Amino acid sequence: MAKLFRAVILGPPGSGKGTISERVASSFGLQHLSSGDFLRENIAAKTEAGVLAKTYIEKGALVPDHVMTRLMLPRLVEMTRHSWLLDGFPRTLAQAEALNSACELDVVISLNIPLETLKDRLRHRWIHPASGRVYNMRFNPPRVQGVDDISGEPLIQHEDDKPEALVARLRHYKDVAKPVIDLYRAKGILHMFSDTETDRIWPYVSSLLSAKIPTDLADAQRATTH
Ligand SMILES: Nc1ncnc2c1ncn2[C@@H]1O[C@H](COP(=O)(O)OP(=O)(O)OP(=O)(O)O)[C@@H](O)[C@H]1O
Ligand SMILES: Nc1nc2c(ncn2[C@@H]2O[C@H](COP(=O)(O)OP(=O)(O)O)[C@@H](O)[C@H]2O)c(=O)[nH]1
Repeated sequence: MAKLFRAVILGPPGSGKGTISERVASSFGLQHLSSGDFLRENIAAKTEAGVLAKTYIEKGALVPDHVMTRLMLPRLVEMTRHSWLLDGFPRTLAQAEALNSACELDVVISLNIPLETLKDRLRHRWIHPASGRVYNMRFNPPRVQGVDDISGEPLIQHEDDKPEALVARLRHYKDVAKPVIDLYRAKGILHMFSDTETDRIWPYVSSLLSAKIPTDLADAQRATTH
């Protein structure tokens, strides 16, 4: 069995983690696990972790590290026979250390996007809560404004995507993300991408992964996901 591939994508809110993760999943057959989507699934299912996490998310706070780790690591054990891309986890040094004790990462992609670009993107971000599908009225609008293309259900905007909420979120993100980025840079597996357009970043991410993922593995995974 070819060695499985493990990757993480890091970046501030609005940097394009979800957008790029979807492209990676469909191009390379990696399983995309988004901590935000997984939390929303647990909240909807009223699991113990979901009920607890909800109290923090409603206050716009990060979910405590021990709750996130206890939620995410068992999910990764279930995915142990797949190659995967983690999005939104790890977010803190404690989470990164817990993840590193559980598995060996091959690549960490870090998106470095200017503040004004993030503000503009999030101002126009619309989300279908149940599926986590993400739209943007300028970049990838839904066929019908305010309606999810697949389910026909209404799209929403996150309260904390508003510009006034964003500056505080970004300052907190920078403080919390820096030690995580430094850790993976020290491990020699960090790849930083800076631009204002996802379509200009994507070719570089795609060629990095093409070089890193063994072709037999990528072919096998594409076969299982289509
Ligand atoms: N790894 C994590 N550690 C702690 N809290 C998390 C983590 N991932 C998600 N959360 C919580 O869940 C909420 C929703 O996460 P989600 O990733 O969907 O949106 P976000 O973090 O606001 O950022 P983005 O705009 O980048 O998607 C976060 O605001 C945070 O409270
Ligand atoms: N204008 C523009 N919007 C983008 C670009 N890339 C992503 N977006 C949109 O910007 C918002 C944030 O992207 P998302 O993938 O959700 O970022 P995340 O918060 O890091 O997961 C979404 O509405 C995306 O559709 C881009 O290159 N240009």
